[in-house]
Amino acid sequence: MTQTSAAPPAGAHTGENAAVATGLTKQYGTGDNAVTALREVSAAFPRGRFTAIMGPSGSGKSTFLHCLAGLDTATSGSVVIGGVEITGLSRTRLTRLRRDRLGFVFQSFNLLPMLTAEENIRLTGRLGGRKADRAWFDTIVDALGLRGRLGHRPGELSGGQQQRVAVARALLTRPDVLFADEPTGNLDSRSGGEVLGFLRTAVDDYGQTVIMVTHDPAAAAHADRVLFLADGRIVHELMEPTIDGVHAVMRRMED
Ligand SMILES: Nc1ncnc2c1ncn2[C@@H]1O[C@H](COP(=O)(O)OP(=O)(O)OP(=O)(O)O)[C@@H](O)[C@H]1O
Repeated sequence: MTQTSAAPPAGAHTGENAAVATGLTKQYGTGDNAVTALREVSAAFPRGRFTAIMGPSGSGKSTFLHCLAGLDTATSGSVVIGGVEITGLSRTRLTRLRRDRLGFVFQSFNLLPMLTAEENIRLTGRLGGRKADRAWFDTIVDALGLRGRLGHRPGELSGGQQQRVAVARALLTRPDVLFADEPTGNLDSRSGGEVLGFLRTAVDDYGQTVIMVTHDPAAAAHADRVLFLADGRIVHELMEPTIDGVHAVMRRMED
């Protein structure tokens, strides 16, 4: 990954932003098969804020999230997470940074079926992440309403409960950023609303930073702001979004 001439967003290397992307470009394939999924995308994600990323199918949302989170490597541009430039980190250091400083929640809950809810939640800590104290574990478990389910395996839990376990697991190490890719995509609206409500609480009450990709205007309305992608570029930013406001931007993008 090489630097581009794009100027880093303000505060790129200070503590005020949990994540900063500068001039991020991602090309898949080469020659006639080349697809440019991201085109010089720059954005800063302030600490303690909830950002949603929206846009039409194929606009580059997942690619953007994956490049920000060090799950994929951009073709050019840079990403700074918690003050650390991840561009050019060795695979080992990147893996450690992801494990210790980032949390992930995906559409499919990605829990280990043979482990109980409690064992799944504690897994990241056992693998070497930041040590979680008992009080923080209790706070998350109670806030997510999982106290009575800790001994159950994923197969004995509803989808909403499984996703709440995944959120607890992601937050246990108090990550610099919690990345969520369509976290409510497999949930009914009530369970999805509970998960989103808790992500909001994690930001408001615990100072966490959340970056979430979603198709759903109701989900995006839980965020502090929405970034809209189209054809690999950020084309609009909406602060304090409402469901109607998100719909209005999406309609304008379709025109
Ligand atoms: N591994 C890959 N190889 C080749 N092209 C890819 C790959 N992953 C994504 N793309 C292409 O990059 C573009 C952006 O894809 P991406 O998955 O980031 O979009 P998205 O906005 O998340 O879409 P969706 O909402 O459908 O999940 C698309 O044209 C897609 O086909």
